[in-house]
Amino acid sequence: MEPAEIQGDLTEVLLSEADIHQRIAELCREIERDYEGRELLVVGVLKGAVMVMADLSRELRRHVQMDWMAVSSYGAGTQSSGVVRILKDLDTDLTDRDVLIVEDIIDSGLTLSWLRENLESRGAASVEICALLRKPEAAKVDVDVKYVGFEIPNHFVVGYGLDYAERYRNLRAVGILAPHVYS
Ligand SMILES: O=P(O)(O)OC[C@H]1O[C@H](OP(=O)(O)OP(=O)(O)O)[C@H](O)[C@@H]1O
Ligand code: HPA
Ligand SMILES: [Mg+2]
Repeated sequence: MEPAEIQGDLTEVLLSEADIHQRIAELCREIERDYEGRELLVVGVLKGAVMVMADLSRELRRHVQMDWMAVSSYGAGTQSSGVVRILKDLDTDLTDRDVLIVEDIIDSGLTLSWLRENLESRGAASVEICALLRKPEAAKVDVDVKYVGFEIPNHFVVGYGLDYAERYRNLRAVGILAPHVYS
């Protein structure tokens, strides 16, 4: 249950904490199978992917290495600017590495299509994507995503890492942000 002052800002809870954890466990079993016998580098995309990285990495029953990138394309609004900026780069050399990008959401797809190309150009052996959420109706570019948690309708959502104007990232659930908050 979210604090009362926050509950009023959501029109609907889309995914509970339990829904999210169960789905992450399923994705982890797939990832374990697919990467058996290979070193795995998981790359979390700050800041939105913090929660999913923390839960996914702890659920994986194998060694992983973790690194982080910070990119931003949304600023303080609810629409992608389409311009992706690197705010913090990886510390790891990607040459010949198997890389799994971990993201909270694919909305327009602009961030991940740009990021995948960027990481592939560094000589990685493979670059795959795991995203907790995807909004199929919002896609502006097609992104090939190997692991998707949930497909959701085209509303602005917050919680579990996802923000509006840097708030709501700390919610345990994912909910639809009420229009009165941003209009
Ligand atoms: O598919 P897209 O339309 O590109 O949107 C998805 C991206 O937008 C959000 O990040 P944001 O740029 O807001 O930064 P943040 O993770 O720090 O919140 C989200 O975390 C994804 O990275
Ligand atoms: O629906 C969203 N909510 C929060 N951040 C986002 N970044 C892209 N889409 C979203
Ligand atoms: Mg954001």
